[in-house]
Amino acid sequence: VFPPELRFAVTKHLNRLFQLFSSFCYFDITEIDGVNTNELYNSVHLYLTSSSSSSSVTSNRLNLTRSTNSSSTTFTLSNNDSTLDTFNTVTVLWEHVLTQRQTQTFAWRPMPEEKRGFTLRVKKKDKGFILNSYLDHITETANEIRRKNQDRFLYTNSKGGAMDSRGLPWEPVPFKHPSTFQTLAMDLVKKREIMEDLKDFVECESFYKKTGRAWKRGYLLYGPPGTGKSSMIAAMANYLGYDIYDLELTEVRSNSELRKLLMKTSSKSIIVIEDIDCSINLKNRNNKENKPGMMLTGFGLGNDEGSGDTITLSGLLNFTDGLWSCCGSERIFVFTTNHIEKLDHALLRSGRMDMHVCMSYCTFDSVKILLRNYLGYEEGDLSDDVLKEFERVVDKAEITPADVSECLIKNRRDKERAVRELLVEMKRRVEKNENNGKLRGQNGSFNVADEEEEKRALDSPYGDKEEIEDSICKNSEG
Ligand SMILES: Nc1ncnc2c1ncn2[C@@H]1O[C@H](COP(=O)(O)OP(=O)(O)OP(=O)(O)O)[C@@H](O)[C@H]1O
Repeated sequence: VFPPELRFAVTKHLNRLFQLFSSFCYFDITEIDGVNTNELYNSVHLYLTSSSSSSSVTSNRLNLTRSTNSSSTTFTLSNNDSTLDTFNTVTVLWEHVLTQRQTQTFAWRPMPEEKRGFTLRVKKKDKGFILNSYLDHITETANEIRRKNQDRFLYTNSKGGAMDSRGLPWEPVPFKHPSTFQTLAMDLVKKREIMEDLKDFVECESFYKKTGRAWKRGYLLYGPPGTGKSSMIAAMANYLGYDIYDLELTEVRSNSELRKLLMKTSSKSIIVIEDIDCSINLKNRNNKENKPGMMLTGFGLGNDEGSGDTITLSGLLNFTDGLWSCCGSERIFVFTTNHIEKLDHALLRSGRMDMHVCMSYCTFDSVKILLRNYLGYEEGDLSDDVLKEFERVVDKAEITPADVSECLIKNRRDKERAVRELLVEMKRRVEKNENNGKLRGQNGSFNVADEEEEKRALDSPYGDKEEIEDSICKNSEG
């Protein structure tokens, strides 16, 4: 029975009275600001859907959505529901407000219109802090989520540094590698260490600024072929949501070309040089064959750094560590090698390669991960006896995750058979490794080349038993 004008006046005054005594203040962030979309509304929306804030949700009702081809579920606040969020010990309340109103349009009848917005409730004493830092934090987090949801690319440098139509020396392809840290088979402690290191790196921009260091990090992945070095790079990129630049050094003719390539990479990316020991000769800078600025390249022997048609070790070091490495930021360099002993110390010193990660043969942890990946076996699905058997033989078998994967893929339709065959294969390798050890014990003098050849033969899951044993005998006779 109250006329609307009176109702409006009463609520207005009551509100004022309430605000006078309240210790809170409120901010409305509407979806549409006049005729423009309010970017802050979208950012808040994304921020509140991020999984990091899901744990603090207090409301009983949420809207859950998952889009086609997506593996992640997002939640949004239901209409007129609220949630608490804490930032630097300050707790705020977000309410998703949806109002219906009648608007006059040119249509023959007024159309109902939904007006959406968020209301932020903050303690008056925290108002300054929230306006200064919290809203920036929300925008940054939302940008991060947008970036992670975007398609990512794997770039490779074009032959001879040729530019594409966009004037870039990198050729992009969509990056779809499914490897993640969850599927990566390796020692669990080591894996956690790497994940924490990466997380620490992306979250510590201020630390790098404060200490005057370029915001970049170097990882050297080394180990035998098939132990997951490439899979690790893909997992890193998927974990951080970074693009990958796969630098093919043999296609680069000079240090200046290398520099140009670096300048054309974007921030938040992983720059990879695979098999660094094979790409160019990076042995000791001081030995006679490789005087400073004098390096063998894929194209011949270069004689000095500025000569134009060589890349040198110092060129590469400048690439990762010099002034040029700081154009752009938040970059990760990853070098991989199967032969760490072939690398120059200059490349290994800390600051360049901050973390040396040994990707080794399968451990018990790795086998369990691979059994889960390929056969869906969770902890407890396999009998204790089988697990004990794996634990007993896995280290001595010296089998790579790639070989285990191969064995499991082959028999994945018959899980029990897959497990059986994997155990047989491991035992076969243990036996061979032990025989090999005995022979070496008797004879005591394999040269390195013979040893490598013999190891390759032993590592092959399809190797001919007699042929291998023959070769071992010949070696020992020799
Ligand atoms: N640690 C691992 N975890 C899960 N899968 C692995 C792992 N290592 C190898 N694989 C499997 O073996 C295949 C080859 O591995 P990957 O290319 O990552 O090895 P690599 O060490 O980079 O080998 P290379 O030195 O020859 O380049 C992968 O496609 C993957 O399926």
